[in-house]
Order: sequence, then C-alpha cells, then structure tokens
Amino acid sequence: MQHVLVAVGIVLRQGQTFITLRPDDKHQGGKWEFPGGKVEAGETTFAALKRELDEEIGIEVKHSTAFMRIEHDYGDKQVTLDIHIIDDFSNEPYGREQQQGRWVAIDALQSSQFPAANALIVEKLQQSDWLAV
Ligand SMILES: Nc1nc2c([nH]c(=O)n2[C@H]2C[C@H](O)[C@@H](COP(=O)(O)OP(=O)(O)OP(=O)(O)O)O2)c(=O)[nH]1
Ligand SMILES: [Mg+2]
Repeated sequence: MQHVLVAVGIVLRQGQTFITLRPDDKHQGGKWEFPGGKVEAGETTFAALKRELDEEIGIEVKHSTAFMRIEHDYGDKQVTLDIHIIDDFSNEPYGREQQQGRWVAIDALQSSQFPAANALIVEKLQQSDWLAV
C-alpha cells in the first residue's frame, strides 16, 4: 500500500483561507483542497510547504505554525497530513498550475467539498476562536 507524507498549508487572511480545486485526474480529484503536496526524501516539512505553496499558488511562505496531524486510509492510499497555518506570506495567491482557486470564509467551509481526511481540519478551524483575529 502506498503511504505518503503530505505538507498542507492553511493560508489565512482576515478570517478567510485560500483553497484550490484538485484536477480530475489526480487522487481525490474534483475535490477542493488546502494547497500542499508530498514531502520529498531529505526535505523538512517546512521546506516542502514553502516549495509546494510557491509551485501551486505562487506565494512565499514567511511564517507558519503547526496546526494538526492526520492519518487517513483511503483504501487505495494512506496519507499523513502535516497541517500548518500560514499566517505570514508575500504575493497574492492564485492557481499557478491552472487549477481553480478562491478565498473562502472559515465559517463557510464545508467538509463535503474536501477529501474525507479534511473533516477534522474543518471542524478544528471552525472551533478556533483565535483565527478570527
Ligand atoms: N494538498 C492536499 N492534499 C490532501 C488534502 N486532503 C487530502 O486528503 N489530501 C491528500 C490527497 C493526495 O492523496 C495527497 C496529496 O498528494 P498529491 O499527490 O496531490 O501531492 P503533490 O501535490 O505532491 O502531487 P504531485 O505533484 O506529486 O502529483 O494528500 C488537502 O487538503 N490538501
Ligand atoms: Mg499538491
């Protein structure tokens, strides 16, 4: 069974987060995601986060805080999501790989838009009072 470690970034600004649409031909395609991707051999999670967020949404990550870690088994693939809040970045995010992207209010996030592993992320984000600042 394939097992991957994925660095995931919750890009936050004024109570909103930037999400992107996974291409149809990828694992969990057609679902919205928080940008990120596989941590490569010899790479730290922070380095992977910086690299993936530059590649996928064109931002430069300046600061991140660990948020939570989730293990999920999709049956065809096991993932460990290492999720970080990105609270300082430069450049305006956009779908740099031609994927759709949009800002959405944390309160308006719906678990059903995302892969199953994300339900716990949405729940915790919506419980975190400190995110409102
Ligand atoms: N980026 C991201 N991946 C997620 C989320 N939720 C979730 O279950 N995943 C899963 C889907 C994929 O199986 C895996 C991400 O791996 P991926 O194959 O897209 O990684 P990648 O961006 O490096 O893709 P690639 O360029 O190597 O094709 O994590 C999420 O919110 N964001
Ligand atoms: Mg990715």
